[in-house]
Amino acid sequence: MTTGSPPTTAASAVSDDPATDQPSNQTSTENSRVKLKLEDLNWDHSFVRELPGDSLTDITSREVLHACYSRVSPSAEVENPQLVVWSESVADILDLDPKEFGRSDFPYLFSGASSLKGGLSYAQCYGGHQFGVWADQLGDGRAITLGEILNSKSERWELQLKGAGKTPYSRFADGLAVLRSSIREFLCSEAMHSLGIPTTRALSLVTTGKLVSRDMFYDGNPKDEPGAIVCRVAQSFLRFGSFQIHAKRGKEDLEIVKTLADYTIKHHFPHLESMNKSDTLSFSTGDGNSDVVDLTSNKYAAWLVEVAERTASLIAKWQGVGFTHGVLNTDNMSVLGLTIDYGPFGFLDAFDPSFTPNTTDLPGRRYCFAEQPDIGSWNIGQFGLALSTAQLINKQELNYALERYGSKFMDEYQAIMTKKVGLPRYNKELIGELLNNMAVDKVDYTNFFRLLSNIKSDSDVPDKELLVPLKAALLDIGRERKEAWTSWVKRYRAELSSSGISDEERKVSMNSVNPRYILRNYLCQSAIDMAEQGDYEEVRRLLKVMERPFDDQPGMERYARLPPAWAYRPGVCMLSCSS
Ligand SMILES: Nc1ncnc2c1ncn2[C@@H]1O[C@H](COP(=O)(O)OP(=O)(O)OP(=O)(O)O)[C@@H](O)[C@H]1O
Ligand SMILES: [Mg+2]
Repeated sequence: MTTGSPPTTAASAVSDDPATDQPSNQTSTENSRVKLKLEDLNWDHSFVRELPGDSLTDITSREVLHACYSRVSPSAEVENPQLVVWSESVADILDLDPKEFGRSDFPYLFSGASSLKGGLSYAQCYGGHQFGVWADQLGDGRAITLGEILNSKSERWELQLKGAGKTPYSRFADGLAVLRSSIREFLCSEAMHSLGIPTTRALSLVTTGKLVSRDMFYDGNPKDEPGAIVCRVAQSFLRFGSFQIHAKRGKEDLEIVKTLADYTIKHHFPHLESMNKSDTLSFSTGDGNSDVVDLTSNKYAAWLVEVAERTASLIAKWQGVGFTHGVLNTDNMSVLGLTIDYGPFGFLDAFDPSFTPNTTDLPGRRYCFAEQPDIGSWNIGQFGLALSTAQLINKQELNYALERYGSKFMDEYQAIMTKKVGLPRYNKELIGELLNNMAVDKVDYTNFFRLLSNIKSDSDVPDKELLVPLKAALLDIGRERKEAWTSWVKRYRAELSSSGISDEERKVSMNSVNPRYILRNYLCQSAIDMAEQGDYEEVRRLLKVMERPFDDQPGMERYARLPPAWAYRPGVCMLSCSS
């Protein structure tokens, strides 16, 4: 199949044969040894088996005490569900035969209308700080885990349907998701993965065939939208809030913090269980003291440090590509250091450190682009406090983890920015001045860095031609700003000359970290507009483009364009939490 005619019925999804629709970079599927049918997946339900569950089974919204999860089945109403888009590289992780996407019952199985053989579904209990305020119990109000799969490499992968119906954690809401937000989640998960950024993945997106009412702008004018369900895949969906909720409840639930931490370390950080004195995790505080915290003597402290470092590394990567999450509440922070919950996210177009894509965040801009590194630290602090309340770590260990967060972030961020400008070592002044110039002139973050690799250092260029390679990104700058940019380019060229790296070599290296294509909100919106009319071609094409973000893709240049004027209407670049 080309991305041509979209399947309009479950039957046509079969004749369209998604299995033959291989993106050109998906050779991994061919290399995989095992290709299983859905019925033959190797399920293993460690979460349900090893952790305390809810003793009640009803799905009325309620406080769920002394439990990490509630057993619940998908219950979203479904009528003639359709497969909108699918990811063969995620199927590959699961050892799933990509031909399975073409099964006529696939949309039924992945909307939860039929049960997958071997599944054991549940919703997780978690809490969270929302916009800095403790919100108490939240939990999977619309995500239902189907279970965990062990693949042929003995990796554990959790499958989860988002929008599959009510759970005890749904509070006042309907347990459902709409096509608009599901397309955004599906495409961005896969786009982030291809950018090399840790993330939850997305196996499939199906429409439910039912309408869902949403008041997108909270203006009292709800609209009916098509319902949809994404099947998300991650090694675990455990969040900071999964631990916080039990620590906040105190007393007997403190023991659950420990049980859950033991579970998480056993399955997802097993290297921390076998630490011994010869491991080099003890440290020097940097102020002349040393060995104040010996991490080898406390696996929970070592774990916290690793979560802190993974989070720091994740956020450094976000800053590198201009990704703004939009809702960095502690319930949206993965303990594995994955990007989780694609709600009102946005990639930077024009560089603006105060950019937030979330209208709910506008008053304080707590979650704006420039604040993300500090918010990551604040969130680690809250996670650490939960471990400390359960007496798994002490205050000193928490402080140490925060320090490691800071140093890891700076190391990674500097390394990323250094690669982005193609220099052999970090140059704070040069990069600082560049970002300042970009903010003043609202320069497109993605396109600028891509163009920067066209600057040559091995030839003489008259001053008035220095900006020519950057012209496409600097079209709107006034005359007075040309001077600032010319002076920066001169200094940059001088640095390049002394770097000893050839222009060709540098270009290849820069283009491997500066994407040509990012999932701009307006691109998502175009695909959503078409999908809402029943045409899924653009969603599929966008997926393919975003699977190769660093490659120049002939014929796809339009996907690298700046947002058109219509993109600035509410709901395209600015979204609320409502989805
Ligand atoms: N339509 C809904 N029905 C029930 N619960 C919902 C709904 N939308 C959000 N929630 C719940 O509200 C809380 C905060 O929502 P948030 O927007 O962070 O999450 P989400 O997008 O639903 O899920 P996730 O974090 O799993 O991607 C979560 O507990 C979530 O399950
Ligand atoms: Mg969430």
